[in-house]
Amino acid sequence: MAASAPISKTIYLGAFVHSVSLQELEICPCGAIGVDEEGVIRFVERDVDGDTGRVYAKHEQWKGASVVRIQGKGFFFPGFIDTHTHAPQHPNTGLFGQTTLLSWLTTYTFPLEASLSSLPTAHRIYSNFVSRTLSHGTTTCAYYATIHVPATNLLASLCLARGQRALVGRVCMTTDMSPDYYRDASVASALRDSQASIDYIRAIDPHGAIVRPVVTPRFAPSCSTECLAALGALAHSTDSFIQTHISENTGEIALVRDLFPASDSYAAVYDAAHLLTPRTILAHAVHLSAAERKLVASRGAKIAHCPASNTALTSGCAPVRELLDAGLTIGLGTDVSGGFSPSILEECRQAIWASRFRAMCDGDAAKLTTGEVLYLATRGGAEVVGLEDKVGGFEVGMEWDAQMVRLGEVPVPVGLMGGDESEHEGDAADVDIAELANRGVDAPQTEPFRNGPVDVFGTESWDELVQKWVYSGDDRNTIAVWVRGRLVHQI
Ligand SMILES: O=c1[nH]c(=O)c2nc[nH]c2[nH]1
Ligand SMILES: [Zn+2]
Repeated sequence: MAASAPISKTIYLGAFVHSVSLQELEICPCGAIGVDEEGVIRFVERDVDGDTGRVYAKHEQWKGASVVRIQGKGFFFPGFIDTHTHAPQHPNTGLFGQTTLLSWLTTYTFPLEASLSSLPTAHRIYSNFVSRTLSHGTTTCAYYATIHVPATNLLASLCLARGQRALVGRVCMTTDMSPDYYRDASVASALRDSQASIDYIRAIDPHGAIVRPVVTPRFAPSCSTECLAALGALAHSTDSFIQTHISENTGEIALVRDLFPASDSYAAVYDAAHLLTPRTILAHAVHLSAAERKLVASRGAKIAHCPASNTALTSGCAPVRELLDAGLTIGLGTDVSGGFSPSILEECRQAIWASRFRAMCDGDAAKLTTGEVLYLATRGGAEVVGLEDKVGGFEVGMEWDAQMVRLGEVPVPVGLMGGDESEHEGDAADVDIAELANRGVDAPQTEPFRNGPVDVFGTESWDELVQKWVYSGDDRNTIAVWVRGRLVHQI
């Protein structure tokens, strides 16, 4: 089944888990969710107990719909939203040595990003990364590309073809912060190239149902005052989202102070360029002052919290509780390859750990709970990327962006069952999940199963199963993923 194949009306039967609010995680062990041909949720039932008869009693017109049933111990969960990552940096995942932000950029990052001037190189990296993020249950991703228009456009095309929702941004960098081999030639060419990418993305997906453009000044040191102002105007004239980095590292903040002496703060640099808007995603925000938090909140700009990257590059522990208390909207970002994993589930763990390190100095109130990080990974992220009415939870009228999570025994990937794995690469949606899932919870299992990363003993409450998933689960537990009702990944 290709990502563009028609979908049938489907009932998703079994447990589901989603955030109702930052404070409330709903766990429904006996659910049924009806999704129509457009991928829109039409009903949510909470007391069905795996019995389609009870569904049809209330929704007679759904007799004949496909049924996808949870297998073994598992649940449906909303697709993850990665609010900040760098697709071209994927080959460097796990490589950062002892560097910090500015030395990491020049040592690892700029040379790799420059290599995406080659379209075959870009294709290899981008198709791999989109597959990788989908396999971890990421249904929406805010991507930085590079300065190259053809490669940026390719990333957008791949996301559209694979059915992953994405914001895709051509990176702008005009100053000598960037090496001469990897830099925009001028502000005028940066604007022209950014416009070209915006036009391409709008042409392949006119309504932005799957892919949307995002104006992407890399960060203040990479862009002159003139460039930042021009990009603020471009975002306004094209009605685009904006993404950039802010206050990640103390050396970077000192550099911004030197480069923009007339500005009161890092956030003020962006504000002067009209880059702080309700459609702006600011990555990191580790060291924002109280005045900057107030400014960012007053403009409605949102935060991508990237704890794995913050720790890897020893940037700091973002004070997420304080940012939430300041009224800021926050999602999670993997920030590959500052971050060492493409997984938002891993980012949930890292967000918990970072909050616990803060708690050791700031007190217990700083600790984030499992429910809170799952909220940031779904509903919070949806708000950051402007999709809060569509994704992030299971409600009538929202779209079916979801993952099927299975704990305990998990299926052996198709490629490990004796076939030629290369045949299946990037093509996992060819296997019919509805057929697999329709066998029912108690049906004999003919496919090989192996014990997954989460051991289940049968004594756990539902709440404990969710905790175990967050602390020790990975992509082996994500056995199927849907976007707008369309199957986009399965094991
Ligand atoms: O984590 C980061 N990754 C990057 O690529 C980058 N560029 C500027 N600042 C950055 N921070
Ligand atoms: Zn980043």
